[in-house]
Amino acid sequence: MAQARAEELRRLLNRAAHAYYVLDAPEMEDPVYDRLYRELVALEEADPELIGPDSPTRRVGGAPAEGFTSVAHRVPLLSLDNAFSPDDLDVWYGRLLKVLDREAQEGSQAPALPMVGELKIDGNALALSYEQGVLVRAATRGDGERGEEITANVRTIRSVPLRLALASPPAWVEVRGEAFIPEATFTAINAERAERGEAPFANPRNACAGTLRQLDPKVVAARGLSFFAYTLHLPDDWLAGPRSQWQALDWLKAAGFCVNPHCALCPDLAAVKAFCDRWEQERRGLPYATDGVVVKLDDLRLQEEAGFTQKAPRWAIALKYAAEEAPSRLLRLTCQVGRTGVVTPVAEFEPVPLAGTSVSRATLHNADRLAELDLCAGDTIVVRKAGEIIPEVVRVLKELRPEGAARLELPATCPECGSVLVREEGEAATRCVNNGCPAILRGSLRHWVSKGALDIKGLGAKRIEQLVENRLVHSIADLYQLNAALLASMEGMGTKSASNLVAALETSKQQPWYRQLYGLGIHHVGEVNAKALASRYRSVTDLRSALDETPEILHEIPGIGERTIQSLINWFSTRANEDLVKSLQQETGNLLSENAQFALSDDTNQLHGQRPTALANKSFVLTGTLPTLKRADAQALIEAAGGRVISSVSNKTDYVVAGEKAGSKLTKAKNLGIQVLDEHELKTLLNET
Ligand SMILES: NC(=O)c1ccc[n+]([C@@H]2O[C@H](COP(=O)([O-])OP(=O)(O)OC[C@H]3O[C@@H](n4cnc5c(N)ncnc54)[C@H](O)[C@@H]3O)[C@@H](O)[C@H]2O)c1
Ligand SMILES: [Zn+2]
Repeated sequence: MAQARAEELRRLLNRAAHAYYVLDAPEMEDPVYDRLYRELVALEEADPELIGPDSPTRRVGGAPAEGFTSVAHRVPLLSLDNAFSPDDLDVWYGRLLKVLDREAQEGSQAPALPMVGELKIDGNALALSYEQGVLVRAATRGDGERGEEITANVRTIRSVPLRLALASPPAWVEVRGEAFIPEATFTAINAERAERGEAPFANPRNACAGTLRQLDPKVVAARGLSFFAYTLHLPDDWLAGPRSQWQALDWLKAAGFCVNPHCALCPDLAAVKAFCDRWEQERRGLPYATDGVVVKLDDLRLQEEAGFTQKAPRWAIALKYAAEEAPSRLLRLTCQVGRTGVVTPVAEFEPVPLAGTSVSRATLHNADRLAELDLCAGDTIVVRKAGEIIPEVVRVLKELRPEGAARLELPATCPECGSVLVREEGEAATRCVNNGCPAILRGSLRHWVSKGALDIKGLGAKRIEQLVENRLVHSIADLYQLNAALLASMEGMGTKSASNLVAALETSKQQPWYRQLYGLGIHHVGEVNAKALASRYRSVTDLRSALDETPEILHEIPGIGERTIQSLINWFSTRANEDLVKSLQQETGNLLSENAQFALSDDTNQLHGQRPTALANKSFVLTGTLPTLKRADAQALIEAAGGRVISSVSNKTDYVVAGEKAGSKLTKAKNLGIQVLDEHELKTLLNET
């Protein structure tokens, strides 16, 4: 089992390394490579018999590409060991102290060794050879021992000095550093390539590698490469040489190199960690890509003492930033039914750390995406979680697919209620259209009690599930029929929490009506739209009559467009929703309308203080041009007296104020027998109150 897996991993990693180092066309994301690599390292550590001569853990980089002369490096260019967390740094540091024989003595702390923190620029390592102060050769890292000679290309990089700025340079100097392409240049290069119909580079590092291997130096010159120097090698007998990495960086600067300005000399490991933390954030503001921080022991004598492992120095480590992508093994495919009935396939897999958390489930979006991924049972998948984004499955590593694995598809029936799932033409979503589906019910209950809606404490997902399962609740309205005795009989619910919950439900009725509207979970009616609608219509009844009579009037409300209006109409014309509204209104008293405190929003309450009540609940419609009052002024006066101005006439309208050129609204008012006022009559009415 372990042997087969190790072989599989070796094959996969070697192929990926070839694509990455030699072809400049990576097959997988770096974090994916890193994780598979670590899996192989773990297998090899557990059983050294598994280490094959072709294992990527024994090798640096890739073979020199054809088309260039291969040259031997005077000093080999190694790789770096990776750390992926502060804990890994501790382990590395502890090991280093041990190798240097400086472990903590009993009763005293471990000694602090100064270290240099450098940004890990995501480019390509270059080896520059100077003789008598003149650049004579530049080469890629290659396999660490031999690289490709690319001197002509490197000469075009402005930040690589062709002659060192030193009066009397050593006989030879070897400088290592990173060639890279700034992000902006990278974007421009890809835009150009797209215009010419060429495939874009995957990332700046690849663009840089591809450029360095151009056969025509003129093309390289046009690509705008830069170079940061970070390592210096001098002849052993050169006495004026630096004694620390920090001094080496100064030496490089004095010799005319560009050294990354964000290096820091850290007195101890705590300072190193602070440096890493800081750049994990600030790197996003840099004009070039970085993929971590390189930590190096400062003292060169100690570096020598610590030495090297197979392929990397013991005195340095690269801390890679939290991966946003990683591979994992698929355990099963499940389906989630949302409150709108949409069925989302979900991949459940072996937990992996991603962007700082452990992730074991990721969305597969919909049936199309599932088909596109071509997912089979037991597949190794690549999962992504970037920042706040919900984890998703980005790819399947088909090379690792078990033989004869079965293809995975969405089920034909709802996993919750068993009814046949429906996918309408032109729609990406597959839905359960059974209104009684417990999943839909649970979803709408969860939404109703959520923070932005009725904000009912004590009704978490588990409790809701319990209520639905025990058939105590069949709709949102049923929540308000629950009594403490019944609740207290439920598993895990005491008398105290039962009465608290009943009290919380009771107070929730006082929530502003826009929250209730939002809580209904109507498509396109989020918090903002709910607020806008609720500030125009005082209750669900007002809103409904506007929708029935003059839906186009809703366009006047900021943010409300055709989509929202259509969705509202659809929602209200569904039988089950109609029933829900009815029971919420009847059985619970004042739900779904503005309540006594005019609690539209906290701000308006503060603004108006106690509203006058004389014209409270009286609704006015303004139409036509009044002789002296502007429309806004008339509205202000009405509102100051406690009334409110709505835009459409219905049999609920109390007064219509009509001026010159009044149109259909006046006709409608007359037909409905609503009292019509002119400006004078309006003023009289306002003065009376
Ligand atoms: N995507 C793939 O398929 C694939 C394949 C192979 C390798 N890789 C990537 O390459 C990594 C391993 O490659 P590696 O051996 O080049 O090691 P590395 O990239 O982990 O570290 C060594 C390299 O870091 C660079 N570097 C940047 N700043 C530096 C600084 N201040 N000091 C020293 N070095 C600095 C140098 O180019 C150096 O060669 C893997 O972790 C993986 O992410 C990816
Ligand atoms: Zn269902």
